[in-house]
Amino acid sequence: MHYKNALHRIVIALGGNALGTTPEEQQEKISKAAEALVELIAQGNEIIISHGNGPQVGMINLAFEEASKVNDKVVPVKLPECTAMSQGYIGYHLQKGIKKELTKKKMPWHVATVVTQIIVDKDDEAFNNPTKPIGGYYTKEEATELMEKDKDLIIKEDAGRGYRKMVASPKPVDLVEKESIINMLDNEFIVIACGGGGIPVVKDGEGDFKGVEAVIDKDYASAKLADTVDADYLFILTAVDNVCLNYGKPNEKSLSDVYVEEAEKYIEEGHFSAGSMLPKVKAAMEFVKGKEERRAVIASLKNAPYVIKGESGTVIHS
Ligand SMILES: Nc1ncnc2c1ncn2[C@@H]1O[C@H](COP(=O)(O)OP(=O)(O)O)[C@@H](O)[C@H]1O
Ligand SMILES: NC(=O)OP(=O)(O)O
Repeated sequence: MHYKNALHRIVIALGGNALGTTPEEQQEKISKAAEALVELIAQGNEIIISHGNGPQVGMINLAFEEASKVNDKVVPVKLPECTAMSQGYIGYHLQKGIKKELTKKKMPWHVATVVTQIIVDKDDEAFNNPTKPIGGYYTKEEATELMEKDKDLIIKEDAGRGYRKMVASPKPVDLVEKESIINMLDNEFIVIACGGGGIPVVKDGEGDFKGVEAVIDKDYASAKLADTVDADYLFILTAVDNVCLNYGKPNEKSLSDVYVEEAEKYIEEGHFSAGSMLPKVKAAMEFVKGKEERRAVIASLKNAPYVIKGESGTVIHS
């Protein structure tokens, strides 16, 4: 099968939390993910990959900040540059893992990462209300102590999993590198783009952009990417097999098919946590709304090859 005549164009969003914390752990988890991703290509699909960077961008940011306190050869580095570094770091492991798997299966595709800037609205209200968790987890006591030392620091609870640094997360408006991405797809590349939600930028004069202190949600960025390349499917792959109602409670119910109207009702009823499942469901709804031919699926990474066969995951329909 010629890659250009693929059965489906699928944008796949990989969860940053599912990539582990150390470089070794990340490469290992990505190598496992690569098997599932390449299997999708073997099934005749064209894939475009995006990924999260919450743990990684927080670690990079903190590393420069802490090192700069003890070594005058190091300076603090702002979030747009940290996201750019995370795109390179995670893209590197993805390229390596996917290429190895392609070679094993004697498949001739090329794989490359596009460092992607995403335009945001400078007046987005998210700049006044930081909600995006980044970096590692703190205890409540550690969080209080750190916020007392640094009055600009905001640390809040992250979906019941512990306390994390929160930064602004404006909505993605447009992709600066969209022509490059489409061109590479036309030339049969497996493209990795919009990593870590993309580097958040605002317009700064004719043809110029300025990075802003924020981290875009990769689920919203992936929905924007999927819309930009007119994908058939958006797969949001995470640690759970399905979206659930009453998640974690004795009456938990796993969902297989959900229509936008139903999803709106479930959101109102508070079934999805703000820092974790809610952006995924909202991004999925955004991608399919008013487009009957599109499907968004929230599923686990390990089940990716079964998702396309309709055997796993929660499918969101328009
Ligand atoms: N209603 C729900 N159904 C399923 N999972 C949920 C729900 N609400 C919260 N979650 C949690 O959301 C997590 C996915 O979000 P997160 O870890 O932030 O994703 P990512 O893989 O993008 O880093 C799941 O692993 C699960 O623990
Ligand atoms: N940028 C972003 O949304 O990363 P996570 O998926 O790791 O939260």
